[in-house]
Amino acid sequence: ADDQLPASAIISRFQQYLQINTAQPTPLYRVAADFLLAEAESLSLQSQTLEFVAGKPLVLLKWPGSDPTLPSILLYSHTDVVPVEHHKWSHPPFEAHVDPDGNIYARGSQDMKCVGMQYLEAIRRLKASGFNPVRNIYLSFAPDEEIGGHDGAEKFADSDVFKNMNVGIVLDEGLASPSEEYKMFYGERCPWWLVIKATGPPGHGAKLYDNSAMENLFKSIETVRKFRASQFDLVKAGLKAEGEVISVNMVFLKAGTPSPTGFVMNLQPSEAEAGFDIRVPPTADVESLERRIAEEWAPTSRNMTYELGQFKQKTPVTDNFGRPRVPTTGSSNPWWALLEKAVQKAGGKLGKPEIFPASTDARYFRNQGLPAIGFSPMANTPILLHDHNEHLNQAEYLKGIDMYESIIKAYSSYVEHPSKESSKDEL
Ligand code: MET
Ligand SMILES: [Zn+2]
Ligand SMILES: [Zn+2]
Repeated sequence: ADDQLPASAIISRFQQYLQINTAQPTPLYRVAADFLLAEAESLSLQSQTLEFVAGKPLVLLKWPGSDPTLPSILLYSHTDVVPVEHHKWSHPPFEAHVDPDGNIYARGSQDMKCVGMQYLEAIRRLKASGFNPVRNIYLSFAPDEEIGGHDGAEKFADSDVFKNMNVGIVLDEGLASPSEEYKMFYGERCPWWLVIKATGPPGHGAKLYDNSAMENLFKSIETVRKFRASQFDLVKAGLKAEGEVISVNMVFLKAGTPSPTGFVMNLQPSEAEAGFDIRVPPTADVESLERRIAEEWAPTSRNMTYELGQFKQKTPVTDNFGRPRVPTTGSSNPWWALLEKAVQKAGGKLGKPEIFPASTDARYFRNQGLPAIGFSPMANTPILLHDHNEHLNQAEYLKGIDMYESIIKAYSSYVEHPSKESSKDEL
């Protein structure tokens, strides 16, 4: 198919998308939506723009299948990217410069404008080859993933539009893989962003006394660090994968009495705060973690309070009864086997399925009991998401399109075996 569609045009479309500055906190969502709608038009896909919150468009595209009664395929991606520190990049992060080795430098080149465009390029090829899907294929390009997805994926997953789509499987982002095997994720950790606050009597900087805010906070920090070490040790010993333990990292400290020259030195402050990014695997006992926070990390007996904010999700993956559930990767989940076969057919290799160590919008679909697979086809690539000099090699990008061509073909033509359908009727 490459000879019909020159690689340079494919790369140039990817560059155009990368050049739209959709960095938080002021993403150019309108520009990105217009670009995507124009692409959709050139592919004769049906399109609509959903705006659950003004100024935050979600572009929804559809390639209708021949049997719309079958559950549909959702090819999901987010349009926003994380901020950059311009001066720390070797090439401007929104120029999409290609170096002599073919590396495309841009914020979003891995996370995850690559995937969004690869879906579209794969569809361009399938359409050119005369392929017709059986299942409906949807593509959504959503805002705000990097700030929690509340005005994007969360509202979308709750909407009537989404219910009417009758989605059977969601594909969302994964991670680059430094080896030749693609990474693939069947679950993810949930973000809990915890702020703990200590209060205590202020005092002279020279006085030794108990229960100062600083002392109270530090007792907590020591306890948190012990827990962190216990989790990290399991990973270091090879007993657990990164996505299988609870991670907790201190991300801010806020305390002290400001003065025009810095901080007052001879005064012990009456308040002190610390923030932690916690990631909770689907298998974790969340009640016990909450108890740990309330009783050991921020106990009222030490004059402490805590806030988990809007990010705490108690049931990262649940079944229809609200019980924690780990999605299956075996034969009971046909999508996983189909993906593996499709990737092999296109000349790729898949590694062992893992739990995504960070978080993605897929959790909003998983929480509704839908299977979601995290997959970004980038092998032989350093993991650079959220890093300086994020880049992706153009040859690897093109290979990814082959993968999606094969996957979309397999997924959208999959029809459950008739014998299974009839056994359903017998029940
Ligand atoms: C807290 S929502 C998720 C944002 C981002 N994907 C992360 O894992 O940090
Ligand atoms: Zn990200
Ligand atoms: Zn992402």
